[in-house]
Amino acid sequence: MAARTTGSLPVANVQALAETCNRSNDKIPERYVRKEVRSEELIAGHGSTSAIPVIDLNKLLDPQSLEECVKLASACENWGFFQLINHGVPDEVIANLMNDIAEFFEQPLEAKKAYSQLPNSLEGYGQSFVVSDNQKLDWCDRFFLLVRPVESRDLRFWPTTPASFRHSVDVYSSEVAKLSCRLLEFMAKGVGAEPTSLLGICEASLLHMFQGQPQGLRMNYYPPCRQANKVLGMSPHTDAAGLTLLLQVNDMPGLQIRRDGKWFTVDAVEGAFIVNVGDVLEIVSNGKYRSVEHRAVVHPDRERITAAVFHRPCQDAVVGPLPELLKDGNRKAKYRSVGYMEFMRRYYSAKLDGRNHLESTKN
Ligand SMILES: O=C(O)CCC(=O)C(=O)O
Ligand SMILES: [Fe+2]
Repeated sequence: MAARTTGSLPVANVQALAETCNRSNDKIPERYVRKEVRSEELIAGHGSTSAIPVIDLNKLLDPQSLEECVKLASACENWGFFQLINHGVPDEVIANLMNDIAEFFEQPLEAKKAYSQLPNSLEGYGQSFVVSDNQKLDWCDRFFLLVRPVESRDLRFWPTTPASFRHSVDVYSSEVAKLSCRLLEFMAKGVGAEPTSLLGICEASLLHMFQGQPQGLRMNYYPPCRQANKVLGMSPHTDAAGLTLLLQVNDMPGLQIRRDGKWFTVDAVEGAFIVNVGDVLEIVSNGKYRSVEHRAVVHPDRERITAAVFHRPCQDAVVGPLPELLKDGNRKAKYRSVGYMEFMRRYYSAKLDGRNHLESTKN
């Protein structure tokens, strides 16, 4: 059995496979068939709205009120997810990014292959997390780029068609970096349980961890599947990074989060970002904020495109509970501190064995 710890084993292009299967009514290859999709319980999958908490950045920025900050902390604590409105990223910046991503995926396979992942690299067009030859596969193609810091960009993977792609990603990435910095500031404040403790928490350490804003962009393309209830667009996972901001490029729902053992369909307000706490933030907040398992399902006859921006700590950061949270002697560190590189090594090795790596860092 071939296996690797970084990068991904090469597998079929799902967009091309979907075209064949959908046109000819061919059976879906066994590696994509997921029995659990139909057997697991789903909440609000019948057209009713199931909104995750809505956080309004305008209200968050109001110095007169702590209410939204408390709401934000509660969303991170109880849901691990929220949607962000009035986020201040100009509509045009989002529209340009969406159009260019959609146009990229619309190109013929050969054109996209010019940006294919290389062995042992996560960047480029292809798949993520295929680590063994007998693993079940996701009904999705992915395109991943390191976008920040700017020096980390490998332009070999940055498309020149559509012509505005690089510029759109650059502008979007800097807007989202600013936004995530603001959110991290409020999340640091909200990490104390009582509103009175908000002012006592040192926010500098959390921001410091993310200084330089290492940022990755994953564009996900989910082709339609006639037998949508047999496949999964993205397998259940938690995000390793600190903070993720997701855009549903063509406003198609499909994201589901695990809540009380059931899958819960996320229905986002148009134009909102779906934001979630990643593993690093769960650890840094000493388990107060939760990195929640999520997955993506596909539609029988409509494609779905999403763009996720991941903010991760700097390479030399130590991932562990913030010392400020352990100051009063009663609070114990729930997780062991490890260097970020070691943290990622454990993340991939746990994926390889189907384990939850957060469990293995718990004290
Ligand atoms: O496309 C989605 O709805 C989810 C994407 C996601 O969870 C990810 O890229 O980590
Ligand atoms: Fe995710």
